[in-house]
Amino acid sequence: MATPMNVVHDFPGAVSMSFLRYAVLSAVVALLLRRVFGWNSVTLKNQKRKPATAPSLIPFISHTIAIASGGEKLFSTFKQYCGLTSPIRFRMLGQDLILLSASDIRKTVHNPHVFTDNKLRARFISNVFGIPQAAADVVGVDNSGSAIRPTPGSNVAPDRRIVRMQQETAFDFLQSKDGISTFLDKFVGFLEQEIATKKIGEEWKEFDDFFDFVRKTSSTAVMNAVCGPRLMQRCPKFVDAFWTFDENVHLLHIQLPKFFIPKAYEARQVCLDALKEWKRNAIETTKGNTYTKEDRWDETWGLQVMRTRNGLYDRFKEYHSDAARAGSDLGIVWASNDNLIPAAFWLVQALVKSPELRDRCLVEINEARLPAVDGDGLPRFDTEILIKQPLLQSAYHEVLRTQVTSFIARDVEQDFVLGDHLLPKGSYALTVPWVENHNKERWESRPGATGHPVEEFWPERFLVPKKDGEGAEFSLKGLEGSFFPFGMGHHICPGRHFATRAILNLVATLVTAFEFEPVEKESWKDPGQNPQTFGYTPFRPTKKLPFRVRKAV
Ligand code: HEM
Repeated sequence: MATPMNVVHDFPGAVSMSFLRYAVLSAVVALLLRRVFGWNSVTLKNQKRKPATAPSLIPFISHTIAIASGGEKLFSTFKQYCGLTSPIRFRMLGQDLILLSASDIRKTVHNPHVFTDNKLRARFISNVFGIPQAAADVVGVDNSGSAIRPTPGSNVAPDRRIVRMQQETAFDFLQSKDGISTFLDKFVGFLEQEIATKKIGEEWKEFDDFFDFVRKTSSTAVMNAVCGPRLMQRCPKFVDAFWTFDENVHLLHIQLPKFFIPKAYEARQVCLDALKEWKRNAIETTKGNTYTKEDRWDETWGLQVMRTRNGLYDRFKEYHSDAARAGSDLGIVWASNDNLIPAAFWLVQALVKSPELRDRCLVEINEARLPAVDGDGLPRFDTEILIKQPLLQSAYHEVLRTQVTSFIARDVEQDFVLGDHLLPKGSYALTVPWVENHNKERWESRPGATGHPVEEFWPERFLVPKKDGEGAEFSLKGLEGSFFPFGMGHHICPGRHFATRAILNLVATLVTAFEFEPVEKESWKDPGQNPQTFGYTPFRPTKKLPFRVRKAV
């Protein structure tokens, strides 16, 4: 049979006609095949190779252990791939993991029918928040995505689209102007109450750990804002239990039995029991009440979103149990604290540790200061001015760059061609923003970055010279698609606007209201980065940071 190639060689004079006929014919056939069978993508897939395999000591076993055990092992496994430019495959027992670089992430988040997260999410909420299996499965089988229109190919009934409904309740509230300002007002109010309970006066008062101080003060304020004050009035140990639970999230996720981590299970139970009681009380005391869209917060339910979520779960019989609802509420409490609180800590500690940085930030903070009103002497700020201050913004983003570790993970539902590679169906695609945030080439080439290695916390990293040459301004230019501490696409963090405002407000309040002084300068010099919960929450310091504090004069 004459193939196009030997036609060309045997009859040189007839080349152009035969070739043309062949070209037209094959184009038509290719088009038909592509329409009917998707032939083109099959051929493409056959020509692609799977991503290179990351080296390992014992095939399958080493990667499985390193990745499943989390913490230091997981951190040092991924740390080697800062600067990654093409996907790399980790062979694991059961499922391959493909580590993607920033340049690939857009294709994953914008192809939600290929890169799904419903099964991952179901596993997470069941293992970590203790949501009963039947309730977690409602999420697990919902492959319709979070957009208004269901993802192509999904056949989930409209009234079973729980992922979309959950997202709608959270995003409608947390991304609206009124939702953000309600949340922020409540947070600031509760923060002031918390500060007042510390009874810090003009005499120096010593505390043994700055991380613990910031964490307790600010998370109590966030939790009161989210759930209203009754949760913690009824269960004063909620905050401590919550942070013990949070430190073990990675171990709960891999279902390490209770025998190995009894404290984690006990702490989670304290939180779940408290949330069950809180909800029973909320339902009981507000029976018969009518709420309007304008009722964005009340003492019993806290944020409107807590109430609307409860209404949403009425529609799913699998969520009628107290356990399912408490698990889901724990999810919201966790999402609103796990990143925000440690990030806030890292920013305040940077200012406490460096009087020079603090003084420069104070100039910006004072520009946002509001006139004193009720004689309590507490400083208050216009947050919309605070969030526009260049050095503060830059230092805050540098904290996000260096300390946030949350992964962006998706299941690969269909074979997918990504550049020269084939991502096989059944694998697990992972982007590790922290790895991207330590790409030398990208970060050391920022304006003025010479002499500021990527590992260094350099508060000016996000500043660029102003066009008129007068001073510097905050800028994310050139980092689009490569710096995404809040994720990207449909699942981008809906709490990001609140988080930024709450963190800058907290920092401004603390450094203006008080004078802090490190006590053991050595531990403050390098607080370390504990990677225990790498992939889930920001680093924590490895050392206690003793300090003294007094009211600012
Ligand atoms: C510095 C603070 C924060 C950081 C760095 C952060 C980061 C993230 C990241 C990386 C994701 C995952 C995105 C993805 O998978 O594509 C996420 C999701 C989420 N965050 Fe945040 N977050 C912060 C604060 C908050 C706060 C304060 C809230 C709530 C009040 C919140 C609520 C959520 C929710 C509900 C989701 C799930 C969204 C979805 O899957 O549709 N976050 N966040």
